[in-house]
Amino acid sequence: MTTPLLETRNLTIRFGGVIAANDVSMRIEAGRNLAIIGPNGAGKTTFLNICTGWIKPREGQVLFEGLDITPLPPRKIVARGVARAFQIPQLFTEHTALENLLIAAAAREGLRNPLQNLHQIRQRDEMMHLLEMVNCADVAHRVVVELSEGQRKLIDIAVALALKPRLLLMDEPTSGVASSQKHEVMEILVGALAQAGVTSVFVEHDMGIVSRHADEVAVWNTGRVQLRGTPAEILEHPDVIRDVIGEEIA
Ligand SMILES: Nc1ncnc2c1ncn2[C@@H]1O[C@H](COP(=O)(O)OP(=O)(O)OP(=O)(O)O)[C@@H](O)[C@H]1O
Repeated sequence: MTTPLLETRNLTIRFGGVIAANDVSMRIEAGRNLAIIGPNGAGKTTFLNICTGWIKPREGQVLFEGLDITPLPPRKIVARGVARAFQIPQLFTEHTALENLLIAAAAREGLRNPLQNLHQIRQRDEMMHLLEMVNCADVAHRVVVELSEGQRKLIDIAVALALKPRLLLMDEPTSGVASSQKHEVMEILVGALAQAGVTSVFVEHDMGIVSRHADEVAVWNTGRVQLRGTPAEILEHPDVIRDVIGEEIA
């Protein structure tokens, strides 16, 4: 069996009386987009937090490319190739889109005081290319606060790509985006990840996004992986319709 890109073994964590991860063992293969769905409080974000080192499990391990990353601090996990994008884009809103990418490039190179030394950062062409990949080259010199939520989401993804990850974990990549633009934003995002050769895992509540943009779906329930399969298999499963989608079964 080949080594998966990311593997978790028996992850367990409790918060008081709540068990947020209950013996979670997962294999995530390279080159696929995996959606994580499940009811509120099922432990989806906790899983992302454990994989990125923000929360340490009480038991279990996270292996990236076969290497145990469980004890590493988040910045070392990022340096190994696991990036994270949040529900609310983590951008410097008073800076331009390009400046945000230059700051990320500076962080990658370990440059001190990047905000004071933006002119010294040499990766302008590389960062402009990332903005082209997410269809945002035309707003490179606009301050982020002026842009649409969809553009901010895409720039946030370009910032994550500036760190040269091999795996990107995302919490609701299109939340807050106008529903008329969600699919377009997701299409650009998935296209950019494919172009960069980055595998993705994303938590999602919008089943339209899941059915169109995920290659595979994992269903979380009470801290456990309840089911896993293709979007067609999962979204038509009676347990998923009952527990996640919330419609009555005829
Ligand atoms: N740092 C924490 N301290 C205490 N309880 C926590 C903490 N983080 C998560 N929890 C609890 O663990 C459970 C799982 O939370 P988590 O955020 O992972 O669920 P989720 O599936 O992402 O939910 P949602 O879809 O609502 O975002 C919840 O009951 C939550 O209240």
